Order: sequence, then structure tokens, then C-alpha cells
Amino acid sequence: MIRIIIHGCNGKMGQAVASAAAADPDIQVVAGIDKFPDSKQNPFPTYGSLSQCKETADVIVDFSTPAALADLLAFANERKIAAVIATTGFSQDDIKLIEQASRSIPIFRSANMSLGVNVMLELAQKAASTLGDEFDIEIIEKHHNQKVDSPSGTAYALADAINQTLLNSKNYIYGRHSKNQRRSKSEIGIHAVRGGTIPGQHTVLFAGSDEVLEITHTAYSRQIFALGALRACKYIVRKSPGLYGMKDMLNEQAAVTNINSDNQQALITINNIPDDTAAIAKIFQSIAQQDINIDMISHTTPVNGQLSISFTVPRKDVGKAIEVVNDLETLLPTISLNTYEGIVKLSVEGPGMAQQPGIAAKVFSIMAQQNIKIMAITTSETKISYIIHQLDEKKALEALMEAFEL
Ligand SMILES: NC(=O)C1=CN([C@@H]2O[C@H](COP(=O)(O)OP(=O)(O)OC[C@H]3O[C@@H](n4cnc5c(N)ncnc54)[C@H](OP(=O)(O)O)[C@@H]3O)[C@@H](O)[C@H]2O)C=CC1
Ligand SMILES: O=C(O)C1=N[C@H](C(=O)O)C[C@H](O)C1
Repeated sequence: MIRIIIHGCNGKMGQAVASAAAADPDIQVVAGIDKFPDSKQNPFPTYGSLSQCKETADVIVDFSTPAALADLLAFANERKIAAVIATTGFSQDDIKLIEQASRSIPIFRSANMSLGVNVMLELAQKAASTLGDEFDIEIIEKHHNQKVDSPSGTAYALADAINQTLLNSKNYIYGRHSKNQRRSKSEIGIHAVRGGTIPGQHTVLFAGSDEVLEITHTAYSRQIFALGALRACKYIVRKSPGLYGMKDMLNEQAAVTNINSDNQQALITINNIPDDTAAIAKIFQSIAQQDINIDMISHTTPVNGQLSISFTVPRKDVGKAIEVVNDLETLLPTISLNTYEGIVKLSVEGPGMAQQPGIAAKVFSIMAQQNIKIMAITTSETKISYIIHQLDEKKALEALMEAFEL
């Protein structure tokens, strides 16, 4: 059970977090803080200031105002509890304060707790990297008529993500009132619209010559932000001091998203190859000439001027591959060959693997616990492939699925 304090509990978001928490068996709201504590009937003790709050908690969740930041950080630091900061409208000095505090306590900060906006940040960066030099970029955000800060924290986050992709070559223009001149190429225009009860909409517009690309995210309720904040509480409570954001959380949760096995491959190992790149090239050229598709390749460090290479080929092509290697014996007389047909290739993959150390170590430990021998391994940023004996396939898959909760 994670015990939370809601800072700004009587506000629109504070109330949304309290409702979402009431429906979550892993979260307990132990207290709330708000300027006017009696303005709402809450099912938890509510105080007018942090200094009155004596309850013990694991995380303080903040949806209040930048003016309350210093007290919030002092409270979290004194109690050594984690903070989830969702408030927007901070100054550069405020952001420095948050960074400083994150040296002593874990802090999660995001201007937008929704999943969709965090995917949108990546889409906008991708579009900017391709279109950024040619297309004009404008950000339009729409919010309810009670919103105080402008432009929204999310609009800034989108502009900063795009600008980072474009090597910080852009400056921001807020609205175009009294700016009677043509738009310059180096601008990102940012525009705020306020009205009614709109929970939040953000559009990034890439306007080119005779074509426009728009990426839009619409929040239909505050619940998405509340659920995101509770997810952040569950994430930050396990962390050591530091500053974390949505990208860290989503990447960690997506470290391993897929595990699959391929039993249509065979493993070929060629030993005693001269340590000469031209010899290696000759081997792979000869295999390619026979139209054999190679998948995994791993290569040992040379010892005494010789090395070994293992690679996988489709099982149906093993005979052809053996012939190719045998035909190379006159050119490369030292080489010898082993083939293994009773193998499977297990692939463990996930987009967050690139940012999260320890996945290979975890897989090795699981294989060791199950007494499974690994015959070859290759890695990329987001995928690790292992060759194991086919008799171990079921045992390995079950253990990996359980360990990575798939
Ligand atoms: N990151 C995200 O995903 C999201 C962030 N937000 C941000 O969260 C913040 C709050 O939004 P919202 O709930 O709509 O705003 P509200 O104005 O409805 O709520 C803020 C609450 O904080 C109270 N408050 C003011 N000063 C203090 C203080 N010193 N200590 C404790 N509470 C205080 C306010 O009281 P009073 O009204 O009396 O001043 C109010 O009840 C905004 O910055 C908003 O941009 C909002 C939605 C999503
Ligand atoms: O104040 C709001 O309501 C919202 N604020 C955040 C922001 O400023 O980006 C997030 C969301 O758009 C709702």
C-alpha cells in the first residue's frame, strides 16, 4: 500500500486524484493540503498548510501552484519522502530548486501525466527531424477558462522537445499581437486559447508549401492525468534520489514487451578462421551467393591468430551452407565446422531496453536457475537473442514470461 498526501487536494486535479485513489487498492490518501481546507468534504484529514500535517506518507503529489513549491520541497526533504510534481507554470529558478531537491529525494516531474501526450512528444520530434528545416512549426493549446498559467506546461514541453531535435535553433514567439512583420524561419509560434471546460488539447502544426501536418492530442477528462499521477507514485516510491519523468517511467515499463522463439533456425560455427577480415568476407560472400539468409552472427576475439564465428541460417538451408563451407577448405585449410539443428532462437525485446541496464544479466540469471545452456547470443539496443537447445524452449519461455510479467 502506498500512502500519499495530495497537495492542492481541493482543486480540480486534487479532487480527480482523490477519486482515482479511492478506486485503487494499492493507494491510500492519508492527508490533503489546500489553501481553504474546509471548501470540500474529503474522506481524509485536510489541512491548510503542510506544517499542520503529521501523517506519515510515502509520496506527496502536487497539483497546486508554483507559489507553493518551496514549502512543498522543504516538507518532502525533511520527511525524506518522494514527490510527484504535476503543477505547471514554474520559472527557471523554480526548476533549479526542483533539480537541487532531487539530489536528496526522488522527484517525478511531468507537465502532462497522460500517456498520449508523451507519445505525442516523440511523434513531434520525429516529424521535426524530417520536416523541421522546411516547414513552419506552430503549437496551439486549448484549455478551460479556469487555467491560470499560459502557455501550458505541455506546450512548453512540446516546444522544448522539438527544439532539442533541431539543435536548439528555434526561438519561441507567444501569439503575434503587435508583431507586424513576417514570420521568421527560426520561430516556433506558441498560442494559448482559453474557454469553457476544455480539459486540454494540444496541436503541433507543421506547415509546409501546399501541405500541412497536424499532430493533436485531446484530453476528454482529468481522469487521465489523475491515473498518470498515481502510476507515477507507484514508480517513484521505489526510486533513489534523482529527477525522473514520464519517459523514464514508460521506458522502464517497456524494457521487455515481447519474448518470442523461432525454431526454424540452425546454428553453424566455423572454428580456426585466420584473423583476416578478407577471409571472413569470403565466407559470407560465398554464403550470400547461394542465397542463404543469415540472421544472428557472433564472433570470438582472435586467439593465436585465429577466431570462431557462429551464425544462424534457416534450417532448410543447412545442407547448402555446409557445402559452401566445405568448398572453402582449399582457400582456408585450417577451418572446421560444427552445426546444430536442434536449437531455438529466443528473442527478448522492448523499446525501453536501451535505457535500462540489467536486462541481459536478468536473462542470464533466469537461464542459470533453469540450468539452460546458452550457445550463442547477439544484442542490439532494443533486442537480445539467445540460442538454446530446443528441449529447453518451453522451460525458458515460461520462466522469462513470468520474470518479465508478460
Ligand atoms: N501535469 C499534469 O498532467 C497536469 C497538471 N495540471 C496542473 O496542476 C495545477 C493545478 O491544476 P488544477 O487542479 O486545475 O487547478 P486548481 O486551481 O483547481 O487547483 C489548485 C489547488 O491548489 C490550491 N492551492 C493554492 N495555493 C496552495 C498552497 N500554498 N498549498 C496548497 N494548495 C494550494 C488552490 O486553492 P485556491 O483555489 O484557493 O487558490 C486549489 O484548490 C496547475 O498548475 C495545472 O496546470 C493540471 C492538470 C494536469
Ligand atoms: O491546467 C490544466 O488543466 C492542465 N495543465 C497541464 C499543462 O499546463 O500542460 C496539463 C494539461 O494540459 C491540463
